[in-house]
Amino acid sequence: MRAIISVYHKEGVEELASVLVNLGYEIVSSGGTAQYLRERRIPVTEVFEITGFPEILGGRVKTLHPAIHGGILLRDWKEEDVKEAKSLGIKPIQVVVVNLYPFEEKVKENLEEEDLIEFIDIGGPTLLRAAAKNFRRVVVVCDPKDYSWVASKLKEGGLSLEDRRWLALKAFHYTAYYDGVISQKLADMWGVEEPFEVSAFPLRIVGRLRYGENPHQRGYLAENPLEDLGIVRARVLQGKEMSFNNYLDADSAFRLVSEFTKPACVIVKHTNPCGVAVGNDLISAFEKALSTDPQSAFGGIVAFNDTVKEKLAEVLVERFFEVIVAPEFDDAAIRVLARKKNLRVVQALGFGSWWDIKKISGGFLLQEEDRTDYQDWQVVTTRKPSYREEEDLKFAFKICKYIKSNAVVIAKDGMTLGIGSGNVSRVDSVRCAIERALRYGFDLKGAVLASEAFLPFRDNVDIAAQVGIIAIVQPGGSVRDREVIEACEEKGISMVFTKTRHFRH
Ligand SMILES: NC(=O)c1ncn([C@@H]2O[C@H](COP(=O)(O)O)[C@@H](O)[C@H]2O)c1NC=O
Repeated sequence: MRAIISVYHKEGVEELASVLVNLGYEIVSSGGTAQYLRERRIPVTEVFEITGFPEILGGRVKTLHPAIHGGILLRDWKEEDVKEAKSLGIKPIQVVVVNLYPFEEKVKENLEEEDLIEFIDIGGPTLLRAAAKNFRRVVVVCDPKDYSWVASKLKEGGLSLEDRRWLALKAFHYTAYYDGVISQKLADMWGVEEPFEVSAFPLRIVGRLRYGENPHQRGYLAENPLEDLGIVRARVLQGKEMSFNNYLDADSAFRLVSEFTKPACVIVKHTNPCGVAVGNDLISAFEKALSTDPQSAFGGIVAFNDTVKEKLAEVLVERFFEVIVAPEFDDAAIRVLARKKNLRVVQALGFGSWWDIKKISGGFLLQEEDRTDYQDWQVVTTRKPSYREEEDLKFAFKICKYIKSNAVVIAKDGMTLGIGSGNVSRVDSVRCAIERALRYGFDLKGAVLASEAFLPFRDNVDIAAQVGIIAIVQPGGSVRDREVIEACEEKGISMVFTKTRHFRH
């Protein structure tokens, strides 16, 4: 009986190897693995002793030989295969243990192309795929985490067909993932943005969540190995385990808050912001954001774009929130937040840019992320917005990008006064935003309004005018733009067209 062992990460392989030796297997290994095993007094045959061929091209070709692959792929239940192998002196291999060159780890080291390419393993995936293909006869081990149970089963008399299938599946997943990382990294490096007809998008499952969006749904957390930032890699400094919905909301909140340069706070419920503000410091930004809609903010996710310090932490622990996200928390703030042991405190880094992938039945929709604020900023009315109004218009329009359509934001002095989200009619979102603002006693005279998509009718302007809105920003582009602009002229409202729409479904 033969086992081939060719591993990059060698730790722990000696235990599996010695079990194999005790069971009467001949261990066949590539150079480095053979040396490692010999140093641990495990008898080993080098690949070249079987192939009669040395490792060549600096290790680019080690195990790629018919004596190895014939030994793995041979179907011993087929007479022709057995005869053919015998006539060529090929001995069957029953166990294949491989782990691959660490391409993914090396990606993080920012190597030059020439050096990185050398970490593309060719012989290893070939061994794994051959062994996985011949799962009926061959045991394939691609992950050191499996050494121990495989060794136990071998000692107990061998692995079942079910075990071999599971290991084969794992090997195919690992090699596919490995190639996915290579192809995405090379696409990045070479600036190829247009997807091919087939995709090899790699996902690394890094955690099982308590459940998905609801307790009856399974849920997992998965990283994109080609990104090194993002909420998926955030550090949970304290609190209950992050849930599926916490990740979604924290992502939405932290993405939006990261868009601001001034100290900012965003409070999110079910991915929609329910209060956003910028201020001279984070405390004032928080207080302003909270006052937009304190009722909805209860149990919300709060994000900041700067270090959370003790005084802010004292204010935060006064209320019930699910998650606090920020790029940094100082030690004193951490001590204060620790008083609320369930509160999740999450330190998040920035964001990279990747495809936005949405699931639809039977497939997916892929799009670039919405990273543009506006392409144009054109005042289309006689009345021009003042500097303060223009700042508020930009602030409100930015927020629209993160609100489920139809999105309407009413803002003044760097804070949201009313937000209308997720309504199926735009005018309902306008009404919601106004109704919420009035409910909390805001005077909307001199406030501005932003709409993420064009205003299709003048009714939106008429309603806004009734409460004293002074300026409106929207993409424009409706067949009734003229009518809408005329309504603004009539009411003395400034209107800005951005030519950029921010639908969010
Ligand atoms: N070229 C080959 O024929 C080949 N065969 C196996 N390998 C890899 O070489 C590594 C082990 O090499 P060594 O035993 O020399 O340290 C393993 O990660 C294995 O996946 C190869 N290396 C790269 O392709």
